[in-house]
Amino acid sequence: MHLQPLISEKKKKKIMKLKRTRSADSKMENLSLESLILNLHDVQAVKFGTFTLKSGITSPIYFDLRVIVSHPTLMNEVSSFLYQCAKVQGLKYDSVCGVPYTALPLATIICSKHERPMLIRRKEAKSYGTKKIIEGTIHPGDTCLIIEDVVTSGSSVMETAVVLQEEGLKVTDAIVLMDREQGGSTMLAESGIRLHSVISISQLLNVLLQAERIDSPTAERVRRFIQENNAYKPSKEEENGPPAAKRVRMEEERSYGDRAQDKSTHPLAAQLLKLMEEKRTNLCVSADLTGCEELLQLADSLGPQICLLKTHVDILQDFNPDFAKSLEDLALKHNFLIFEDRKFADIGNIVKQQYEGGLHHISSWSHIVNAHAMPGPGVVKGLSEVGRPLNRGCLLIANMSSQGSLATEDYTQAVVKMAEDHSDFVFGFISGRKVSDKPGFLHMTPGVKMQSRVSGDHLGQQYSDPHDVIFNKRSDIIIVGRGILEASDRVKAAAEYRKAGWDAYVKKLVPSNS
Ligand SMILES: O=c1ccn([C@@H]2O[C@H](COP(=O)(O)O)[C@@H](O)[C@H]2O)c(=O)[nH]1
Repeated sequence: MHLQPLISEKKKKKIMKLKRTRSADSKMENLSLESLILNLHDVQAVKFGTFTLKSGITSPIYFDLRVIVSHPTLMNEVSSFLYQCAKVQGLKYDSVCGVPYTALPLATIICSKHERPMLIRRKEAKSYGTKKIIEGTIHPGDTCLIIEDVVTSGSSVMETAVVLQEEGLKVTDAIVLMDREQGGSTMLAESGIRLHSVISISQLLNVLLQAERIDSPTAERVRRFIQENNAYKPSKEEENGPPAAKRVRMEEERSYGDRAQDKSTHPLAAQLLKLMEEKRTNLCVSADLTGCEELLQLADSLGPQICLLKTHVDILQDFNPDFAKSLEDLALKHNFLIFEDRKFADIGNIVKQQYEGGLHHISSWSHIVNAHAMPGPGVVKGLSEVGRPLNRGCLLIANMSSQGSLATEDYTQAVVKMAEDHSDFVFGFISGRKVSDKPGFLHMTPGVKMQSRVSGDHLGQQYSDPHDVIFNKRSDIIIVGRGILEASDRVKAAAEYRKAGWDAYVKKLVPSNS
């Protein structure tokens, strides 16, 4: 008699596969951190000697986690440790994104094994098709967990976090295999990102020392190097006082006043940088009001606190030439510049007429205007023909603060190139973050509100707080509208924004004695 097998062959195979996966997982769970460290050392993912780093610094230790792609068992081990680390921390996340490139396969293994949605961050946006910078399905508001192989200053994690945040995702935690303990976790914590590491450099040295893979002088050399090359340098007070309360970034940031002196800086940018330094303010108020009288009152009361007053002249119900004259007088009285946020976006021949003529004669009273780069260089050339003889200046819109903005990374880079090609008239950008390293270019960021109050409006505006914009995103000027306009005491609110923006700027500066 032929008996029907109790379990079909297909099912048997499935069970066997499951068993294999489980045993692989439990093997991983049993693998100690010591063994993982030794395995990494075996494949030369960590090396000791004399190495010149990208920064030019000579280091006694070098990590090359890229080699582990050639060792599948180790890849699985590392991925398992990263996943367990998130689990132990009790992290809740909706998707996982590996920092390109080394952490990409690690994130892939984690997501595939644990059936988690993954997002891929491209280093360069595609130049064709969707031109996306993030691949995968993005659900704005979701939390994305970042995976990284090695963290030094934290800047690579931060770059990925910024790109994800720009897509509307929340980034609260990052898991890293190896923390070099050179200030990365402090830097990320300041941006609200907790860094969790599987291995710390101290653990690594202890294990390798005990296993006699390195000797004591080598371990000591590495320890000293790490201590002396922290991306966050304690100030004199902190060295003597409470440790690591507030630390200053070593990355050089030039003062506004210093940048104003550069010969290559556009004269209007120099004037603005100079008055910012003198008035100790990087606050631009967005005077989005509909009546001339109220706007003039606002300009007079906030004048001492601002470097720029931004208008939308086409929302004024009673615009008249006298208003423009009065605004100019107030700009002189309080030493601020006027920026008409007209966002020109037509062919050169039309923007020229919009700028010079029409009802508003913008070029006659506004020091600064802005334009979309989308029409191509003609838009800048047209505006420049009107603005340059009047010593006016222009900003290009590199990206926008609104949710779902179509500005891709490629677009932003093309805007930067256009600005560089027309730097006799264009002196900066409207942008959520610093997009050009040229010190003469100014970055101005709208969509600013104290974070604790609100994160956006119902029409897609997205907000960041002054510290994030100036310190983390390295912008120069905060543009604040409703954060001030809707406050019960506008002068007091402006003072708060001014202080927050200025404090974040001061924090970016390297003290001259360090
Ligand atoms: O990407 C952009 C470009 C310009 N704006 C302008 O800034 C203010 C923001 O007002 P809030 O009240 O602070 O939201 C407004 O005049 C916009 O036209 C921007 O928000 N985003």
